[in-house]
Amino acid sequence: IDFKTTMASVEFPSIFLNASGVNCMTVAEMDEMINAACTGGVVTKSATPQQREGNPQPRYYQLEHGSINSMGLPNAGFPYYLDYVTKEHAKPTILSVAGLQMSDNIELLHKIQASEYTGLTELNLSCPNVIGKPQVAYDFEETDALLAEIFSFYTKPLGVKLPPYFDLVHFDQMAAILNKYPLTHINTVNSVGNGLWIDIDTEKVVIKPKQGFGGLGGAMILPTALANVRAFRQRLNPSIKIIGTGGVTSGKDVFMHLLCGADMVSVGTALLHEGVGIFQRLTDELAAIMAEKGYTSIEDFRGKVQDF
Ligand SMILES: O=C(O)c1[nH]c(=O)[nH]c(=O)c1I
Repeated sequence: IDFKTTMASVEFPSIFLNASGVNCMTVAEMDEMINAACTGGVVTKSATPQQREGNPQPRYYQLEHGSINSMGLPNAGFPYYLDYVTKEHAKPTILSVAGLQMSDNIELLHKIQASEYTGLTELNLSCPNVIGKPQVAYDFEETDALLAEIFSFYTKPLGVKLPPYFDLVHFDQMAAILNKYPLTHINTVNSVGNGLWIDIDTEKVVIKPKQGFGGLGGAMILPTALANVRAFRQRLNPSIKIIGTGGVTSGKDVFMHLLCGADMVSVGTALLHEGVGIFQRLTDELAAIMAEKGYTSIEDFRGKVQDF
């Protein structure tokens, strides 16, 4: 089964990527993603202008059906990741960037525009865990203004990382904004912001930052992720591709993301728990489902989820 795919004229040898933040903080982790079987490439940890320690620990906790995190954007700093993606690698890279305010985002994209890097960049508009900073992508006017400013100078391939939306009118409003710009892709969903979990023995929350509030990931967010992939596929120009993220733990989940219209699929929580071997498993499980159904290509069913 041929799982390679092309996005913004970049050929990915597989549809599978890591969710930004997982297995992508260091050169060693990013190399591991690229060298692993059945990966399409690597998405870097979202980079800020300077290196950041992030929030105090514990800041990640595994739940029965997923995860909760309030990492706080720890990263090695923009130069580290720009240096990595500008080097030659066996598979494509996606450079994720996250400014802490609008001027950071503009500054980072000017630097990428002026750099030697010609690959894809992903602007993270949805980090839920920077204390005191709202998610840009929940402010439609700010998102529109930011993209207008960026596309007044930026000419390289650019996508955006979106939070989940939960209101059909919000899908309409956000898609109307995104359709105005020559985006290569959207990556949806980021973690479901500001969940909370409690250890009943200690009667304490399970992560230290933000009084225990953190982004939810893993199996429990799959229905939300599928809805966001489908909603945006229905509304966005076909030229804007979709990386489906959220809740993927099996080939069945990958199949559902693809039915909703995803072009690529990224894995976060399950990758953290299982390691990069997960991509071979997901590939085998997806191939088995396709064989059972008589599909020989993802194009046979991509985006073809049926209404009841
Ligand atoms: O807390 C984080 O570092 C983080 N955590 C997430 O769940 N999503 C994000 O986009 C980020 I930048």
